[in-house]
Amino acid sequence: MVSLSSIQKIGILGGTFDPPHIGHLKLASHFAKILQLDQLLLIPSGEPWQKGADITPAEIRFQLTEGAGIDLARAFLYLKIPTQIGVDRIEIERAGPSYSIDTAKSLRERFGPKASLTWLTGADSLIHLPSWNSWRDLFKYMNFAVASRPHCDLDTEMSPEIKEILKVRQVFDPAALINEPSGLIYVDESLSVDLSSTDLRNRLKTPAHDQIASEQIPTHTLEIITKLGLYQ
Ligand SMILES: Nc1ncnc2c1ncn2[C@@H]1O[C@H](COP(=O)(O)OP(=O)(O)OP(=O)(O)O)[C@@H](O)[C@H]1O
Ligand SMILES: O=C(O)c1ccc[n+]([C@@H]2O[C@H](COP(=O)([O-])O)[C@@H](O)[C@H]2O)c1
Repeated sequence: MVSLSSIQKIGILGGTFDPPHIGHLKLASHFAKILQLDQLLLIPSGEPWQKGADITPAEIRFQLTEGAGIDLARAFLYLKIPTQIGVDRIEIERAGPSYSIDTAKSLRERFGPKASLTWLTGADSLIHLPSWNSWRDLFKYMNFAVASRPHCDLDTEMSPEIKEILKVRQVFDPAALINEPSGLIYVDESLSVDLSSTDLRNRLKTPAHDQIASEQIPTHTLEIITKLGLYQ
């Protein structure tokens, strides 16, 4: 469906996606709806430099993310969310550590100066943002939409640097992001999905792995995990 606004609204969900889970899809659906996104890009990291060495190869994580994209498209259809979904190879094809600043610059070139670009994250990512490469420059290229996450308390875990940046950039109405190409942060407290890739990888190693269901991992992702015998 064509958006009524002439400004293109793009949501970017970057992740290691090792594996993608329903927390990612709920985050994506929530923001696709409230930010009225025209497009949502799922971007698996090529080299997630902060995640240690024991990571599933990028091409496999890409396949798992494509599977999640199929489930997400079905959910959008059911929920009548008109956002287009793309699974993007931009970080897989770029050599070296996956820095979001490089992705942000490329996407700004791709979509032009007027598009509203919003990086979608969980609260843990906002807390760790000061450890990202050139993190302060990210706001020149994108907005941030941050979702709450269990076991992650923004009030107590935020560093003074993040508190400072929120004072300047935080908005309390998501509509502000729809009209602004970059520079704003919206924090949404309504999501509470107690799932993480780490926990699911650990559970997939145990004999109880066959109890993992489509409420935790998207059906098409789970099919690939089973077919390739991943995480055992
Ligand atoms: N349950 C969740 N609720 C809200 N946001 C989430 C949730 N799970 C992941 N995210 C967000 O999705 C993005 C990508 O997450 P990532 O692929 O690292 O998954 P993860 O579950 O955090 O993985 P891991 O357990 O390996 O750290 C991050 O911005 C993260 O904050
Ligand atoms: O740019 C950075 O330095 C940077 C550091 C850590 C994470 N990120 C990005 O943040 C997103 C979520 O990261 P992660 O590690 O929680 O999967 C993913 O797109 C990463 O590439 C980016």
